[in-house]
Amino acid sequence: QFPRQCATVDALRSGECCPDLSPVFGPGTDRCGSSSGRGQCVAVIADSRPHGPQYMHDGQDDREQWPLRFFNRTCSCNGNFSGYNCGSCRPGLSGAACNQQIRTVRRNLLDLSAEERNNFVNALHQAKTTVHPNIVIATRRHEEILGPDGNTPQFENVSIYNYFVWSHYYSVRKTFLGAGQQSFGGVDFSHEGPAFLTWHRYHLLQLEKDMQEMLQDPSFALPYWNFATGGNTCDICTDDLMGARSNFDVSLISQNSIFSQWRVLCEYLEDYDTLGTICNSTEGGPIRRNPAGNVARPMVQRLPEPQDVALCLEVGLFDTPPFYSNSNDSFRNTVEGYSDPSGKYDPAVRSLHNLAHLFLNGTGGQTHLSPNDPIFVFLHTFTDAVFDEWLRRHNADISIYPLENAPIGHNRQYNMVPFWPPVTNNEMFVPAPENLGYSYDVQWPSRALQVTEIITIAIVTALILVAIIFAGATCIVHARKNKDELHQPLLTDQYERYSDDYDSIPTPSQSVV
Ligand SMILES: O=C1C=c2cc(C(=O)O)[nH]c2=CC1=O
Repeated sequence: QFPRQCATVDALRSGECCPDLSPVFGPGTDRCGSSSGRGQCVAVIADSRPHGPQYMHDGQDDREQWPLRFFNRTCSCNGNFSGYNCGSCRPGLSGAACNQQIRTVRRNLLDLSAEERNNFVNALHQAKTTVHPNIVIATRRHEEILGPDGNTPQFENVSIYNYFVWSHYYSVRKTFLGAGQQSFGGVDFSHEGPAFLTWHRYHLLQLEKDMQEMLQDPSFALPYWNFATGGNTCDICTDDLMGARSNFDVSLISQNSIFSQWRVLCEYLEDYDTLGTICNSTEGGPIRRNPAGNVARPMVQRLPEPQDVALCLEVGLFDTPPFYSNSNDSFRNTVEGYSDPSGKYDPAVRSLHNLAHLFLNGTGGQTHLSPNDPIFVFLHTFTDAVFDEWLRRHNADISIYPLENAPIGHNRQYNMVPFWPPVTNNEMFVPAPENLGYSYDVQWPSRALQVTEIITIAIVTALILVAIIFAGATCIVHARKNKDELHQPLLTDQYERYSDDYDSIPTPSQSVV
């Protein structure tokens, strides 16, 4: 959410969050790395275009026109620089001067060697237990952010992985409407709208970058889970990856996995919603997971089919009005999983991304909690891979992303909540390899033919066969006719010859004895 340097009474009162990069001449002398030409402190630009009708509580939520409720000035970084104080590089660049191109490859988790699996699981655990070096989280709404005495900013440290969990929670939390009033749940800054794909893309990029810095390894890349197996088992739920099932409790993770020790953040939803507080860094119970175990909903006991991915990649429009979870013929709504895989909206359907979440049947299936289960990371890298493949196949241009009237938080120029420094949906709507420095190593399934297509092909083949047979028959008839015509003169000649011969035989009266 916000840099530690900005979680102060002064910064919050001034509305300015432009931390120094290396203030050798004292505080405020190198805001945004200005002394080395990296950036400058500028006014925040926030989207003010109209949002859709789903949200009708304007003025009551800190996330409106993000991040203006908290800060109206931020660093704007030049060229290849990036970050809250312009001290880091844009995605795809590294080095002290941010002038070295890097390309990372996100691979299938199942393709990692035993050593890579072990390193990766250890890196995740390190992220879960390492305090985020730069970012702190607000534990109160803006109204109460300076604490009961007006002088105690209500922020907490958070670990790198828990920041990933908290950002997702903050983007989906209900709007608090006042003590004793029901909070409003019809709001979601990261799902059920066009920003679903751009928001989750940035969410992953941020975790990947935080982990690269933690490991001091710019080539570190998040793998993906190809969840479209059509099966009823979780193939990455093994002790060397995401943890097998516990032998003692079907909905827990085996004690041979480090993830059985992880504790969940943002569990006390009732408290936050009734007290008007915000989830803090306090951890609760263990991760719950019971893949394919939801007996009450047989529909979510199987994972999506490979064909579902192939079909959704053919949906031609990125999103369609009302740019919501009931959009029809929308690629976004299809891959998010509210439509059938060919794009037809059906309120009874759960497919692709949603189905994979629900299949996990536990922590990973509840929106306010789901990133607590590390499978979330790999489920979303795969979803992002599908998004990137769609952008490539359809040669997509930003003009197809709605500028206005999308649900709140989802307009093209909206700053994604709660990321810092401000970053718009627009900036993530680009092919990743050329613009963000990563690509996916995926074999995409080719689409099986549908019944109507099989029937059409059969009819066309039959017609072609009939045409060939007819043409063949016609040729034979013509050939016979031609042959007859060719033979005709020969017979006549012969006949004539014979008759000539006959004519030349002298009659008995002419014969000379
Ligand atoms: O964490 C999530 C859990 C989800 C459950 C559904 C559903 O369709 O019911 N969708 C979800 C999205 C999530 O991100």
